[in-house]
Amino acid sequence: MNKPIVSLRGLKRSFEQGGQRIDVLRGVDLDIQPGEIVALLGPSGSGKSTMLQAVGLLEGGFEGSIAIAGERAEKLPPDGRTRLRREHLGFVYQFHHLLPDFDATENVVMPQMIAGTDRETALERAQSLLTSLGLGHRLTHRPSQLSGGEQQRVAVARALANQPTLVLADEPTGNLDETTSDTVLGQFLELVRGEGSAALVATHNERLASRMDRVVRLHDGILA
Ligand SMILES: Nc1ncnc2c1ncn2[C@@H]1O[C@H](COP(=O)(O)OP(=O)(O)OP(=O)(O)O)[C@@H](O)[C@H]1O
Repeated sequence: MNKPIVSLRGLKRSFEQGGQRIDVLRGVDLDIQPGEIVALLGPSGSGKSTMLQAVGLLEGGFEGSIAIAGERAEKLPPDGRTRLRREHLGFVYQFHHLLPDFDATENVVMPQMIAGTDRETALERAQSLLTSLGLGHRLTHRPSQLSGGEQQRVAVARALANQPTLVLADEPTGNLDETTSDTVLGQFLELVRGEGSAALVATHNERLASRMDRVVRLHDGILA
């Protein structure tokens, strides 16, 4: 078997709320193989976003070990985590967080230029990703000129712009109607598979989860 792209061992996270301690993650173990698309299911408040934040290396406060591509993130200084995030991870959120003053293409070009790609290559990749998501006719539209589903597809293109080994998606179609959600998720899965990326996708939608390679369930702070 290949070396996992993500390996979580004994991942724990607690929060203090009104003088009370809530143990949200109580020892999560998970391996994700390269190219594997894993659905993370669990009811509202079960800790799916908290788990994605841990793997995304965006927040501290976790106990346990988080290895990304074989590197132990919890042992790295902040700039090491930033490097690991840039080299390996792409993010899609429920609300797209696109830059409102930039058009669809520029929103996908930007992260590539930050990563050091030259502008011409970045433009070509942005246009190719957006076109493969059915947005070839929306390349110069700003977010406010796009529908919710189109905005979310731009966010998918942006997440894949730097060819991440792992895409982290938190309810990526959660604010879309059922039909649009199905279409966007289908395009997301097709693109992620085509790119050979792995993905961890948080959702509470069983039907959407069944379209992924494997389903894991967060319950009482551990994965069933
Ligand atoms: N910064 C925080 N401070 C205090 N409690 C928090 C914080 N972040 C999350 N929690 C609590 O942790 C629990 C898990 O939250 P989380 O957002 O991870 O759940 P979720 O499964 O993603 O939920 P949803 O499906 O509704 O998005 C919740 O009870 C939440 O109130």
